[in-house]
Amino acid sequence: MEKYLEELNESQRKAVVYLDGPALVIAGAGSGKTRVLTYKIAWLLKQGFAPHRILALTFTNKAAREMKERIAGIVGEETARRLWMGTFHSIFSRILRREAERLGFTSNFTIYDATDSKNLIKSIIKEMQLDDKVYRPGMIQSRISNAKNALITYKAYEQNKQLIEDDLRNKIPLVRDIYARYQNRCLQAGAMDFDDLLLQTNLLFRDHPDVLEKYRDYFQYVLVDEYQDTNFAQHLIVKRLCEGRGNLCVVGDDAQSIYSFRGANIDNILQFKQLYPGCQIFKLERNYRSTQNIVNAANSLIRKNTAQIPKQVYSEKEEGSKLQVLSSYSDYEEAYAVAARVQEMRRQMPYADMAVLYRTNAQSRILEEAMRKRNIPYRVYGGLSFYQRKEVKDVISYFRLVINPHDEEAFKRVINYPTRGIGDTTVSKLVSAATTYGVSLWAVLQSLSDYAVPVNAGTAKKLVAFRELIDSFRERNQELPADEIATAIVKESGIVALLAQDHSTEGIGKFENLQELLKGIAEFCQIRQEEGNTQVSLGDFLAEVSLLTDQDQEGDENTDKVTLMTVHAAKGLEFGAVFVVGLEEELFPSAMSKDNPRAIEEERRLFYVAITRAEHHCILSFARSRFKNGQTTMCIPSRFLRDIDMKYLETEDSYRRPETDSFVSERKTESRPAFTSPLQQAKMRETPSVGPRKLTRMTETRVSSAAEQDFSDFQVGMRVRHARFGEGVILSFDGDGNNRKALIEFDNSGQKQLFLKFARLEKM
Ligand SMILES: Nc1ncnc2c1ncn2[C@@H]1O[C@H](COP(=O)(O)OP(=O)(O)OP(=O)(O)O)[C@@H](O)[C@H]1O
Ligand SMILES: [Mg+2]
Repeated sequence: MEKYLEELNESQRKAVVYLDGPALVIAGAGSGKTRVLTYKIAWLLKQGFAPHRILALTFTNKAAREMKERIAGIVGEETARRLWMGTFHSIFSRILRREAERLGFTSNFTIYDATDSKNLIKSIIKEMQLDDKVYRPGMIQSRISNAKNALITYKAYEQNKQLIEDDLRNKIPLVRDIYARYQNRCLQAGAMDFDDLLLQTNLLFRDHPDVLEKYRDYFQYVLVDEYQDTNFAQHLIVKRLCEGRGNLCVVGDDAQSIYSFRGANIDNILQFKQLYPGCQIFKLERNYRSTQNIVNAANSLIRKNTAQIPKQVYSEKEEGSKLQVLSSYSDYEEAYAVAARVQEMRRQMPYADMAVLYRTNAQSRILEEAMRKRNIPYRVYGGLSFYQRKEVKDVISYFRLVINPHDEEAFKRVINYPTRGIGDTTVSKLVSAATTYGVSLWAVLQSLSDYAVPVNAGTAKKLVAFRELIDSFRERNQELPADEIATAIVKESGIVALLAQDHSTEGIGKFENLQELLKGIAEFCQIRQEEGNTQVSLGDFLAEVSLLTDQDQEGDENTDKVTLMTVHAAKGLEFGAVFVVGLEEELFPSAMSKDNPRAIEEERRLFYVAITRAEHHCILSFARSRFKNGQTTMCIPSRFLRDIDMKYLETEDSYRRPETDSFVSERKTESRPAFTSPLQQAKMRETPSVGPRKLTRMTETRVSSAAEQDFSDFQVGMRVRHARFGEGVILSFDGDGNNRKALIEFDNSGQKQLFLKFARLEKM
């Protein structure tokens, strides 16, 4: 037997070597599905399949990279590099570039990111003189996106009774017009948004059977990871490529389907058998990732869902410690408690093996603050990525314009950056001419008089100068490698000079980011050259960068840092210790899902994903109050905590499972509230990096909240200070004892009603 096959168990091996027809591997978390895909590719290669004719689709670029590295370890780097492996978006954008002409695009089309799309929608709403409170850009954007993922083109939208009726009922009948305009504008700008990459691929395959046939023949084998999260558009692409042939292996876990809000359809996996007759189903039952306690806890949780394929999952690893439940009085204390545990855990494993997972990105800020206070190195995934920062995106917009001058959003970003005296009015005139004649802004710029743009001679001169600047870059771009032209662009556009004169901390940061970007391009060129490409163009760089998403942040992956990310982003990953924070009603499960049983099941699956990322330790945490939407709100521990079989949990004294979901009734049952165990508090006292003030405050809260507190020394009219809102005046009181609230007018934050117990007000 090949040596690498020995690294698989019997069921995994069967799935790997099976080549007699379509295969579906359906199995719980950590059972080696991704490993099966990886080894199957190695197996295919050993069977003589050509690497460049194997297509492997992953959910994130990061997953693709990891898989490629693993395969390179088995079959060698040279071969691994030639595989078609990546996300749906990156693979099909490559195919679209090759076939762009068929769709009325050119191969250098721009990819609009979510911000570009939203900006374009905003302009269209404005141009149509619609009220953006009714036609909310974000909402319109998601309606268009949903339509695209269901493969409803704007023409089909107009014909779709259901959608039209929905829009009428919601008093937004013009969505169809916005969609039509949006699509035309993208076409004029030579741009596709992320959803287009899938939609256009489907249109390409649907309307050009010869092209479809070419790729059906070309790809000898297709593999898909995380199949439970494919949406209709993705499912159909796979179907088109593989239907009627046995060259497909998909792996997934229905219990981990967490993207239905983006149109992912669990039925894709459930109906796989019907769609691919003769398909062989493989089940894997042994979890290799986690300890028994973690696997059992996760099983007991997911059993609470009704719509689930029953699965056995067991672990033969050690029993391990129970899942710990941490309870804190506030989101702040939660963050500090987690940071303290992280530091404690550091004795057992490096920071890089730990992750803190949360439901929403907004939760990261106070966690970051707590990590910084304790000098714990961390990395946040999914925040504003490097390429989304203003100064970086401005430069990238120049690049985009050089590659595709019709790119409207890039054009608008840089026409007056750095300022060159071309104001908004002039830009509106250009836009208006472009819309009237149905051409791009760049086309208008080519011939201001032909399009009768009403500008004076001075403005016309500035516009021509801008055109000449871009043209000169375009010309040199034909000859120069990416790094050289990029340097010329930032210098000659005036960006370097502009940023260099700003000596504020922020300005210096921006300048550094610019240098970082140039460095990144130089590295990109070098890597590509080492891979055997002679000249690496700016277009090559852009093609790669525009496909990066929140979940793909790169960087110093090798340094020892704690990972902070949303649960969604953690899919497929594993960590020695996992902290799941904010386990409260209306947060996890999210407020939006609370009255919808299907949505609750999806949130439960999300929690299942979170727990099953952990190898050795899993810590579950909730706070009893949280600062949300401008005020401190009381929180009820998440129902999901009750879903886990008690025998796998280790709770602190303070956390008694609530009999009802009511915070108040739960509070009554408390005997000794504490937000940290005594051991932990002792540890925290030892740690010098937490400021003494903070510690005293935390300890005080603990002690004073044990009994009903007396707040009688706070008076109406008194000036107080709050850690977050600053100074203000007490206007009135409400409630008694621990429920006593004060209405406070803060100097800079307006009026807030706060529970005295949690507000920790300081008298002035
Ligand atoms: N036969 C095996 N022997 C040893 N380790 C294994 C084996 N199979 C899988 N593993 C390890 O178990 C862990 C989980 O595997 P993998 O990530 O492939 O699971 P998965 O089913 O894809 O999980 P998820 O559902 O979270 O995506 C990995 O660290 C993997 O290397
Ligand atoms: Mg996996």
